[in-house]
Amino acid sequence: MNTILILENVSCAGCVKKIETCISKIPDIEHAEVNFPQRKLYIQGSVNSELVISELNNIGYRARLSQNEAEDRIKQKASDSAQYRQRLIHSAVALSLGIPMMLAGFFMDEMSVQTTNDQILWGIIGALTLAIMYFSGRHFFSGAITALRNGSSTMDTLIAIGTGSAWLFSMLIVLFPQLFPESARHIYFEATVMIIGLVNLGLAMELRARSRTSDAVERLLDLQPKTARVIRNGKEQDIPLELVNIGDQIRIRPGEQIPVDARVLEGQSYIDESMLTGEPLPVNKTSGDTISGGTLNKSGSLLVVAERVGSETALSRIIEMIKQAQNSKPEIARLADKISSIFVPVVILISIATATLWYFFGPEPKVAYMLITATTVLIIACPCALGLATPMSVMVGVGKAAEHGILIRNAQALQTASAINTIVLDKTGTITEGAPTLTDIISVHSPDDRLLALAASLEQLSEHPLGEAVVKAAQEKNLELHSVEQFNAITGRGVSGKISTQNILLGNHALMHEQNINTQAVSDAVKRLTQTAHTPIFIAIDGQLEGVLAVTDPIRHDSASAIKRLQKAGIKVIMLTGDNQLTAAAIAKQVGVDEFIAEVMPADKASKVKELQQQGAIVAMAGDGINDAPALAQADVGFAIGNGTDIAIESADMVLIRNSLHSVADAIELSKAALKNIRQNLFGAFIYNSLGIPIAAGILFPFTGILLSPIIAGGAMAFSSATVVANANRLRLFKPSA
Ligand SMILES: Nc1ncnc2c1ncn2[C@@H]1O[C@H](COP(=O)(O)OP(=O)(O)OP(=O)(O)O)[C@@H](O)[C@H]1O
Ligand SMILES: [Cu+]
Ligand SMILES: [Mg+2]
Repeated sequence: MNTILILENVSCAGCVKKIETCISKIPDIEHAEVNFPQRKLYIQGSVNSELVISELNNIGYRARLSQNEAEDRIKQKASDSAQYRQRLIHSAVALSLGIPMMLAGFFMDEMSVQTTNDQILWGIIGALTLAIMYFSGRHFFSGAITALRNGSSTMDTLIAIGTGSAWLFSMLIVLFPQLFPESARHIYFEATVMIIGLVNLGLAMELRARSRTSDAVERLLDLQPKTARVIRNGKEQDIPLELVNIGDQIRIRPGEQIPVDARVLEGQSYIDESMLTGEPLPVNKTSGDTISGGTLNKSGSLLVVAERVGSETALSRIIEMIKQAQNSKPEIARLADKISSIFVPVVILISIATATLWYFFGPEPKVAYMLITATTVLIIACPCALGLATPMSVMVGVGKAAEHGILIRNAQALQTASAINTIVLDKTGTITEGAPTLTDIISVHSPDDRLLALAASLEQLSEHPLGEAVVKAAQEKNLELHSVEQFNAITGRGVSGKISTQNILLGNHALMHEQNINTQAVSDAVKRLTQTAHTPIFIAIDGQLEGVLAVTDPIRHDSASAIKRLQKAGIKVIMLTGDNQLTAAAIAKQVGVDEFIAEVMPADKASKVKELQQQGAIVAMAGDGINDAPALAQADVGFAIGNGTDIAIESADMVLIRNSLHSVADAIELSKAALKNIRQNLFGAFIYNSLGIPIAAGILFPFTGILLSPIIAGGAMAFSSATVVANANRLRLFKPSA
């Protein structure tokens, strides 16, 4: 069970850790995670949401339950744009007083209080500043007070202390100038309003940029039409999508979006599936084919029957998966969260230490220097950029991946995929198309057709793709199949069974060898076939070899080029297959893998992956997900090459909707780009704070006389968050290399 709460007043990344810790302590809650960019709290476990909300209230946050997705989105949008406008107005008002004051400071020689006239003038300006602090900066102060009541501190605390102390100090000078030496009577009202103005401007810019990042999910949500034309009681009528049931017959006209997952009953048309698969070419669909909700009917008119509706459709599940991934955090984010959570109290201590140092070692006027440095430290140390760095890139990266038909299950997969150095590829269905066909029948005694009929009789009970190829060939020849008794599937070997009185054995060379069946008679033919990438299926009746069927599975046309791309990225490519050595070698050579391992039993695929991991490799595994599940799960990153839009592949970390190995290369490239983006963001944010603090504290002053002004610190903080968001948005320009 997942519960989503919308957080109404988280202002700062420092809050994230605090909320998560507080909520995780509630019994029965398995996991709580805050998505800072989305301002949402995701909770797993059985949740009493009222309890959670009241706990949140206790630590100073307002929250409400998210109920209806569409409504939430509209509300969120409205509140975001209202907040954006408000922040802009706050900023404009503060800057319109702050900028003239700052300019005046440049051009007039001294903004200080020496005469009674000065006192009156600055008194008025001080009152005006207070009014602006109330109008534009009230939210910082109320946030700081709430935090204080809970014995904690946030970004608001830093801004409130910084701007508040600048104002108080200036007001003291205005009221009692005689308390201060003449040189120390400088006024800092302009710093107060400028900081409030700039921070508000930064928040506004961040809101703007943030609203652009959730595009991917919205784009997919918009693919769902609102209504469907259903045929009920012989009449066609448009009904709301939510009322469509499984089994309903639906008419789809040219140019329409498909409403639900369905099977075609009548008609023929080309369907554009690019929105789900990233595959640009429209696909031909006729009766019996399945189509997915959200795809676009290009040309013909179709009559279809609904097979999956509501949250069960491929589209809904894709959306759900993207959302979950966007809300998850990679390992790399944990450190940043931890740092931001202890940052604020540490910064306050640094600021006090700075003031103390200036008091003992600084030049006159000591009070003025103490105030500037302590305030600047408080403002510049705000960790807001740090907390945004990872979640922003994850959101954009996961969304971008979806556009290319790559569904990422969680953000950690993104991080791991960027670091893999070995990839294991399954052969059948991954490098090859997974649709084998029968090409040759080599018979020792009986007629070919009799052999094929016997083989197909057994294989129709098997689920193996090789078996399907045999059955299909028999059907094409309209052969009559026999009933089979004592059917037995021998994993990684073949099948056996009894037809009337004959014991039939069907399978690979290993199986024949184990049963002491001599295959000498066909060995030349088998050699020729395997060297040309055919898989031989031996058939024996009552312990005697009867012949061989040869099956071949075409290599996907783009497998070789995709493998080259992976190798170019420095990744070792290993093919893993249950097929025999010679066939595997022929295919390995054609596609150019670095290494191949043949005759691996299905159950051993996972331990092969483990072996590679023990040798120190970071291993990805790509498979079609049917019998590769344990290996996919064992790998550091499992790629399931989905079949069309079937994404019911639980063991994979990434599901590739497009049927191409290029998707694997795309996914790895994107992961690298995303991780690079995260690192840039983290580096930027860390550097900004860690260089900013000593400079603000005045470390350069003894040598160069340089001291940061608190106004610059305010501007830098505002723009650092905005830069992080803008940099994350750059990921939207990502294009795979081929
Ligand atoms: N139903 C079957 N009919 C005939 N041969 C079979 C059957 N099942 C398995 N075999 C034989 O056993 C071998 C190993 O099967 P397995 O399913 O492990 O691998 P595979 O599907 O051939 O290859 P991959 O590992 O790439 O999927 C097959 O290559 C085939 O020779
Ligand atoms: Cu901040
Ligand atoms: Mg297989």
